[in-house]
Amino acid sequence: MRDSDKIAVGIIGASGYGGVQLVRLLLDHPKVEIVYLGGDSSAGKPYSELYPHLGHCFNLTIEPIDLDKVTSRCQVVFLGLPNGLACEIAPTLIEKGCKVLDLSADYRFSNLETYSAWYKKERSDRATAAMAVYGLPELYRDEIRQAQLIGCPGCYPTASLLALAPLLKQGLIVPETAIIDAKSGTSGGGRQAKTNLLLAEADNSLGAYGVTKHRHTPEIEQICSELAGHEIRVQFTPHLIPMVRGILSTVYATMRDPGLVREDLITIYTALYRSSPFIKVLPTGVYPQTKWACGTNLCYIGIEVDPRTDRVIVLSAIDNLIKGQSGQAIQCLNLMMGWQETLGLPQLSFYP
Ligand SMILES: NC(=O)C1=CN([C@@H]2O[C@H](COP(=O)(O)OP(=O)(O)OC[C@H]3O[C@@H](n4cnc5c(N)ncnc54)[C@H](OP(=O)(O)O)[C@@H]3O)[C@@H](O)[C@H]2O)C=CC1
Ligand SMILES: CC(=O)N[C@@H](CCC(=O)OP(=O)(O)O)C(=O)O
Repeated sequence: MRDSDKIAVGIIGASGYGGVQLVRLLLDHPKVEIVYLGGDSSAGKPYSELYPHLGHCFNLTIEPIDLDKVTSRCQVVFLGLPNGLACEIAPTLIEKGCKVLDLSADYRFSNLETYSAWYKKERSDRATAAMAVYGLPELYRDEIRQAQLIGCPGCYPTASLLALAPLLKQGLIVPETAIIDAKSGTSGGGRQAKTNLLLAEADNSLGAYGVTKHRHTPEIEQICSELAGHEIRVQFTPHLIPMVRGILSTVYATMRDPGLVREDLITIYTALYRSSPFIKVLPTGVYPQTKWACGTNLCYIGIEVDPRTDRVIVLSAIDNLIKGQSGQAIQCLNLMMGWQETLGLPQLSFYP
């Protein structure tokens, strides 16, 4: 028997890392009930076979993706699929009245030509895409409240944009000087067999990838340009670091006003994020570590100014699978449903 006080939620792409984080968080969420899990190669398997550690509290079986079934059972659907699949599914879900939260890149772009150029996929769902809202609550809270379709940001864009947004909103930096140096744990690559994610490749090593070419660059630039009110280019370099979870993003930019000191910037950041319960602006001289955010929906931000170079340095740390993915999607759902923004979302890390 379903609990009628709870809304019925489905997860398509339930077998992946995003899927299992959603399951973990939603099982503890007081206002939702998971009623459907969908998958491809995992269809037909009990969830406890894929994830035995959840066997004691969760006994659904993954089903083949059947949109009639999904829409007849679910009020809300999370899509945790590889890029390029959500745009084939979301139009039907939206038409049938479901609220949809997509974890992939398909609904993050206001300009579909940019999406097609970077993701090598032509789009035929323009009307649906036009409804989508970028799911970064700290920047688009009011729009998310009204939305039926959310394009949840990527993990690097989440960490980078939260670090950059106050500088751009207030016009504090010289355009084109922003450099983002970001490091991600291997879970950012999903639960697939990829050579670069093997322990023997990733452990005891640190390297950049996608230099000048990573597909999160246009996503970050789109939102930066919106915030600044004019076109912005950034230099974004991601790195794979031998840990499982977490992103540390270090942002450098030249300040317009060399007279500003770090305390001024901490005051500005604190004021701009005063209504954002998941952003923790750190005091003078404290810089974030990924471990502090691990297992939480928090983003820690540390700020420094170098008077020798007139550069501001902003460091942000998140859990890529939570604030960078599943937790942020639930934060958006809370807003869409008119619930408290923090409902069901952890704020205490696994530390150490
Ligand atoms: N990992 C991260 O840190 C972040 C990931 N994202 C994005 O979230 C999305 C999910 O990522 P993640 O959970 O890491 O990915 P995983 O690789 O761990 O899981 C992918 C899921 O997609 C399903 N799937 C794959 N191919 C198909 C298909 N042809 N038809 C239907 N289902 C399919 C798989 O199902 P099955 O096993 O049944 O085949 C699996 O459940 C991606 O778009 C990713 O880019 C966004 C932010 C952060
Ligand atoms: C470590 C690692 O491999 N990270 C992934 C980022 C995952 C993500 O957020 O990407 P989407 O935009 O596809 O959702 C990458 O760089 O491709």
